Order: sequence, then structure tokens, then C-alpha cells
Amino acid sequence: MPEKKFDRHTITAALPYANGPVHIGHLAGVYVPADIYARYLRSRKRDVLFVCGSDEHGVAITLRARKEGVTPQEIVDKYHTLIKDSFEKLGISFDIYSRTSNKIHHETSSEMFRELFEKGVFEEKTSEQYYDEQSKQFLADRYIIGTCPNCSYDQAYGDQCEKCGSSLSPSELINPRSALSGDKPVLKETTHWYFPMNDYENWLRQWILEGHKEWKSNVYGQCKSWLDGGLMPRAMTRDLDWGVKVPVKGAEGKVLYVWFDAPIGYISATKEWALENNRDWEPYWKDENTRLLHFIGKDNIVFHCIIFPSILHADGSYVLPDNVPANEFLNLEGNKISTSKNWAVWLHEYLEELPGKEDVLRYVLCANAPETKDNDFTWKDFQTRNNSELVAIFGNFINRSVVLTNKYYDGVVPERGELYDIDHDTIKKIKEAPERIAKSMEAFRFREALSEFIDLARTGNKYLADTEPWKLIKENPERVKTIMNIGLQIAANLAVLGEPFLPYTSQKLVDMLNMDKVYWDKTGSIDLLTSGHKINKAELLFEKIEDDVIQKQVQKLENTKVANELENVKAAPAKDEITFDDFVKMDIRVGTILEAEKVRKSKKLLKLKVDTGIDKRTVLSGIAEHYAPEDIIGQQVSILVNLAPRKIMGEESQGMILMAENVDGTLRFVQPSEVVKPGSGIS
Ligand SMILES: Nc1ncnc2c1ncn2[C@@H]1O[C@H](COP(=O)(O)OP(=O)(O)OP(=O)(O)O)[C@@H](O)[C@H]1O
Ligand SMILES: [Zn+2]
Repeated sequence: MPEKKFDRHTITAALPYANGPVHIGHLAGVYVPADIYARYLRSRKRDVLFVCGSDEHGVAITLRARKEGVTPQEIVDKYHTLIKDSFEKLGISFDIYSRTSNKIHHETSSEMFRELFEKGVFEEKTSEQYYDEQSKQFLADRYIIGTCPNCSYDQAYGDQCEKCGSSLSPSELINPRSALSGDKPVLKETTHWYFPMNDYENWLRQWILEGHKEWKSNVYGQCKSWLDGGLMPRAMTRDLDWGVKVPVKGAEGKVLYVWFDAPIGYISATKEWALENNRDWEPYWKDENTRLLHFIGKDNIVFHCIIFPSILHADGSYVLPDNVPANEFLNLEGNKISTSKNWAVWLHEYLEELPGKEDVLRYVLCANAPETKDNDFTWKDFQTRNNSELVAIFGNFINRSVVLTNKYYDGVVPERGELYDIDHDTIKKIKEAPERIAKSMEAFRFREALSEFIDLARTGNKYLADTEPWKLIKENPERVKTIMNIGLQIAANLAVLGEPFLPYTSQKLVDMLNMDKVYWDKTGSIDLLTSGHKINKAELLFEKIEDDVIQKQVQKLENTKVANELENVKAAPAKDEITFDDFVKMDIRVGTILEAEKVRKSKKLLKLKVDTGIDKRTVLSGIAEHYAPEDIIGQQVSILVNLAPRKIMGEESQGMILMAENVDGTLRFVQPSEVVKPGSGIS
């Protein structure tokens, strides 16, 4: 347990940005670990409030709406519903999943701004900013694109370069242009309210660098480098019409900066939860015995460790985060996950395509979470972890224990008799498991916690394999009773200890063992199931995932790759102009392939016999990697018949088959849309 004993925990998970669905990167980075921790604390009977919601403001949403010709509200409605629903199906146990377009959020964030404004926290500054005369709009954040001063990437945004990750302001961009019209913007005066981050530098150094040395090294390190680089005042308002209106005089047509309002969304969500449940929200944010934890990915560290705490500190009545266990990034099959490039495994698609495998995804994402460095998700690893860990270890052990208990004792838990060394060793492991798992959990090392958990299943599996009750049952039935009793105690412990990681499986196991609700404090015991207790029939917890299922998913990603390449490839420029006379010199006919065979010692060549209508001739064609000989007999092709014959690999080729070359290099025949008579001219 954490050193300080807190009365309650407020756990926040980064608000997903409602311009796309949730993918496995989001899950591994934020939502799966946050959910594991929330469930774990609930099992420890802690007062936990787990909040999240959709972040529905900001420029990326307005830009997307514009591009699709719909309203921003339509965009956020669509994704909010999709995201909320898919989180629920994965068993992410938010106490509330809210959204920042709600009235309560507009009120809460607006009030916070006004309070700080009235306290004189903000600096009001008029400056020249980029303006697009054609669209009649100031160009904030992503509305402006230009060349990154740090890495020369020519598609950097006004707030950030996605290539090198540096945070930017529009004035730093080289060759700025409007994302709306593509025009070169002009400079125009506008007034904004700045939060003087520089005034909080000393306080932040003290609070984080001195006070929170226990934070994960990736988080602490990033904070230190921000602080060492020196902080600058940051504008907390924008010239936009989508967002929370700035509640002060002279701010017409302006909204709050999305990173000002979004984290306040955690507070608004808490208020909404309190209203719905007839509870008081304030203790969860203002009581000093509340432990506030922010689960986020690494690109959100500055906002949650530096900017938002400074705002809360400026207000003065809120608790500050006690820890921010941010993760690094998950990649997919060797490439950065990207919403715009569709390079992702989307949660809502996964749930549909691999039904009933919610826990498998949770397991794999936790086992492979990018806790200390970026990590890669591969479908091959997904399959291996399912088949050799969940099925072969956990599932197999449970199945053996439950099936044998039903077979030998009609499902009634037998009594333990005399204990031997192997029993004592195993019982010791049961006793130690909860503490080991808890220790890793408390340190936010969920991969390690999961591996401790699966080790207990491994212990159970090995215990049965070593004691072989199925061999002993005839000669020593008394001994088998003890073995099965201990096996079942392990199973019962796994049901409780596994709940944070694998909630659906845990529920199935609880049902199978016919257990009452058990909390964490009772685990480690070998009396979770008393002798005489009746369990239910065995049900498989996991099933093997076959190659074809994985292949389908891999193919889907391959298709995305090809689609992206197609999108990016520009057709080669036209060749030099020719006359009609040049063109008619070529005699192109439709021919029918009569025979096809591989050319010996050549990977590329097929030897074809083609009926050209004029004659039946031999043509060598470099298509062996694109067509199988047996598949093309009878197909019609276009053939240049008056090309001078050539010897290729000792064979004479009389003419040339015309091929279309796709951007990925695959070759396809150019064929008439219906069968025509061989020898028909093409002109
Ligand atoms: N590949 C990833 N690995 C780990 N965490 C991620 C990944 N992508 C996003 N996150 C985290 O998920 C949370 C929600 O992300 P958000 O909705 O802001 O999307 P995003 O960062 O814009 O991602 P994308 O551009 O892929 O949509 C953030 O805390 C972010 O850091
Ligand atoms: Zn850059």
C-alpha cells in the first residue's frame, strides 16, 4: 500500500479526443492500466472514483468537420458514442464516462477561468497573430501549418511538430500557411489571456523535482527537462467558435484553449457522477486525504504534471496529483500507430471480429505495455500469448481442476489430508502471491503484476502435472483428495487475484467455482473453498487461436499499407509527345493464352503459347511471381505482335504481353472487358 493511507482515490484516465475511435495504443498506454488499478483498489475495499470522458473541443475536430462537410457536433456525437460503447464492452470500469460538450463542463471550466481571472492570475496581452483573410479567421494551433524549425518537417502544426515531437508556437514556423485555404497568412492584432507558467517554475521545481522523486523515471525526466528549459506564459484562450466561451468582457468570439478546459473535464465528470448518485463531489478533489492519480500517455505529461497542477495550485482549493504514472507509446507491427493513416487495431472492430476475446486483448496489452519504453504489438505475439499462456497454463489448469473434481467427487470439494513437501511449497506460493502482485501494482508495474499472477497459475499447473492425481486415483484416493483440494484453492485465489486484469474470465471462474464475492484481503488463504462446497461444471476459459484468424488481421494491415501507398503515389509524368503515325506503328492484338509453363532456372519468367489470331506463337513474359501457369490458361491478353523477336534465356520470344503495373509492383493483364476473337486489333 502507498505509504500515506488515503481515504479515497480519484483516478483519471486521459480524455480521449473525439475525432476518431479508440485503438490499442490508447488502451495499452492509458485505459487498461488505469482500469487494472481502479479494480485492484476496489478489491482492496478502497473508496475509488474512476473518471473519464470525451474531449470534444479543439481545432482538430473543427478541421475534420470542415473537411467532411458536417458540424463539429456531429463529429463528436459519433465518436463519443462509439468510444463510450467500446470501452464498456472491454470492461473498462469507469464510474462515469462524460463529455466536455456537456453543460456542466462548460459551466465548470468557465467558472474556473473566471475565478482565476478575478484573482488576477492571467496576463492580458495584445499581439499580432496569423490571420487567414480568405476564411476570416485567426489561425491557432493546427489551423496553421509550416516547416518545423527543429527538424525541417514541412507539415508541422502551429502547436506541435508530429515528426520530432517538439512543441511549437505559430510564430516559430518557417513558411507558415493556412490549413484552411493554403494561403500565406497576414498578421493581425488580437487579445488573449496568458497563464504565466514562468511564475510557477520555482514552485514546480520544489513540488516535482524535490517532492516527487518517486515518480516513474520517464515522467520525472520529462518534467525536469521542461523545467530546465524554462517555462513561458501560455495563452489560455483562442480565436475560435468551437469550445467553451471565454467568460470575460471583451472576449467575444473567443473560447478556452482546449488544454485549459480538457483536464477540468475530470472535475466536471466528477460533478456529473455526484449529481447522478446523490453524492458530494468536493471530497474527491478538495480533501487532503484524497489521492489524485492521472493515467496518461507520454505526450500528455506536460499538461498533467506542469500546466494543470499549476492551474489547480493557482486556484488553491484543489489537491494535486500524487502520481502521474504515464506510459510510453505502443507501436503496431513495427510502425507508429496513426489515426490518420488508419494504422491501428481499432477497439470497436476488434470486439466485433474477435468476439468473446475481451480479456485476451486486455491480457496481451498489459503483458506488453509500454511502461518504460515504447513497445510493439504484433499479431504473432498476440497469438502466442493466448495459446501458450492463457490456454496452455491458466485455462488448462482450471479445466483440469474443475473437470477432475466433477469426475471424482461429483463437484464436491474434498477434504485435505496429510500434507507433504510439495503441498507445503505450493501453499507457501499461494500465501505469497497476493503480496507479490500487490507490491507490483502499487508501483504501477502492471506487467510485473500480471506475470506474478500468471506464475500462480503456472504453479497450479505444475502442481497437478507433478502430483498426477489422474494416475493416483486408483491406488491412493485419499492423497488425491488433498491434491484436488489444494488445486481448487489455487483456482479460487486466481479468480479473485485475476479480476483486475481479466474481469470477464474472473467472473466465469467465480461462477464455475460457485463462489461468493471475495475481496483481496481474503486471498492467500487455502480455505477460500470449504470442503463439502459444491462447484459447477467446467467451462473453457480460453480457446486456441488458429493461424487463419491471425492471418486475416495481418492481411487487413497489409491492405491498409497498400491503400496508404496508393494514396501517396503520384502517377509518373507523361512521356514525350508522339504523332499518330508513331502510335499506329505498334500492332497490338488480343490473344488467348493456350499454354503456360515455368521457365527452368528463372524465378520471373513464364513461357506462354499464345493464339494471336495470326498465328500461335511463343512469348516469354516476366510474370511468374504474379500468376501461376495453371491459372492463366484460356485468359485473354493484349500482345504487341510486331516487336522484333528476342532471345531470352535461350528461348526466342515473339512479341510482348502488355501488363499494368500497380504501385506495389504487382503486374496485371490488360484485358478486353468481354471475350473477343483472338487477333482483334487494339487501337
Ligand atoms: N500509441 C500510443 N501508445 C500509448 N498511449 C497512447 C498512444 N496513442 C495515444 N496514447 C495516449 O492515449 C490518450 C488519449 O489519446 P488522444 O485521444 O489524445 O489521442 P492522440 O494522442 O491524438 O492519438 P491518435 O493521434 O492516435 O488519435 C493520451 O493520453 C495519449 O497519450
Ligand atoms: Zn520537427
